[in-house]
Amino acid sequence: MLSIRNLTKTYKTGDKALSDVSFDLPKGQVVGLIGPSGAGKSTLIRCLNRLVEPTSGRVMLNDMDVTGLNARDLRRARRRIGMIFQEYALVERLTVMENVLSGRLGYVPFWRSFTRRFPGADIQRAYRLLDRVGLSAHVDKRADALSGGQRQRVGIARALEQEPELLLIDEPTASLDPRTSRQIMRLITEICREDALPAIINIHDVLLARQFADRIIGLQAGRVVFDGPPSQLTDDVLTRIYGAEDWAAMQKCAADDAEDEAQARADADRLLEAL
Ligand SMILES: Nc1ncnc2c1ncn2[C@@H]1O[C@H](COP(=O)(O)OP(=O)(O)OP(=O)(O)O)[C@@H](O)[C@H]1O
Repeated sequence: MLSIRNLTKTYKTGDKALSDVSFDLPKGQVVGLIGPSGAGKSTLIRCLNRLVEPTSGRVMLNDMDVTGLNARDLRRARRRIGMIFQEYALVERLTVMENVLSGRLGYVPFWRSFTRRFPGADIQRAYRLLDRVGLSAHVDKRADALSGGQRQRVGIARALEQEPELLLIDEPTASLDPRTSRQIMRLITEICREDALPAIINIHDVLLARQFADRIIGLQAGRVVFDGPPSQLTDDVLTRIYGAEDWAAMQKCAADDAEDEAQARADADRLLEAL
C-alpha cells in the first residue's frame, strides 16, 4: 500500500505546487489523477519517487519511508517504483528486448550492465512481458522502428521488468490516437488488477480516466478537490475542478475526436468494400 500524508511542495520560485495532499492507495487500485494545467499533477507523481523533493510530508510505500531515505537507499528504492512516460523515453538505437532489459539496470552490477549481460531469469521475464504486452513478434526490432502504441507497450514492459510495487504513469496516451489510447489504458489497468499493482496515472483525458480508473483524484491549485469513484465524477464536479469554460471546451474536443474516429472508420470500411 502507498500512503501519502500532508505532502507539500513549494518550488524555489515560490510556486506552491502541492498543499497538504493526503491519501492511501491499496494494492491493485488504479487512480486517475486529473486537474487543469498547473494543478500539480506532475509534481505529485515526481514527489512520490523524489525526482522532485517534497518540501514536507511523508510518503510510505509498504514498509519503506520514501521521504526519509538517503541518496544511496533512494537509488535502491526507485527500483521498486516503475515509471511510464508520455514520450516513452526509449533508447532509439536499442532493440525492444534491450529496452525492456534496461528496466533491470538498477539491479545488475555496473560492469554487467555495461557489457549488457543480464541474468537468464531477467531475459526470461522480459520475453514473458513482451508476450503479455503483445510484442512477441518485435523483440529484435529497433525502438525507432515502432509505432507510438508499440513504443508505449515497450515502456510498460520495461517498467514491469523492474518488478515494481508501484507504477507511476505520466500522460501515457498524450501522443496516441483515441483508439490506441484506449488499448493502452486497457492494458495498463488489466495488468495492475492481475498483478495487484497500485498505479497513479496522470491523465489529461477525463473520459479515459472515467472509463478505466478505479478511483479519480482531482487536483486544483495543488489541493485534492475530489477523491472518489468515477461514477461520482459528475458534470458539476468537473466544472468545479476545471471551471465551466474549460470543461465545456474539453467536452467539445472529445466530441470532435469521436466524430473524427467515426469518420476514419467509415472511410476504412468504404475502402475495404471497394477492394
Ligand atoms: N521546476 C519548477 N520550478 C518552479 N515551478 C514549477 C516547476 N515545476 C512546476 N512548477 C509550478 O508548479 C505548479 C504545478 O505544476 P505541475 O507541472 O506539477 O502541474 P500539472 O498539473 O502537471 O500541469 P500540466 O497538466 O500542465 O502538466 C505550476 O504552477 C508550475 O508552474
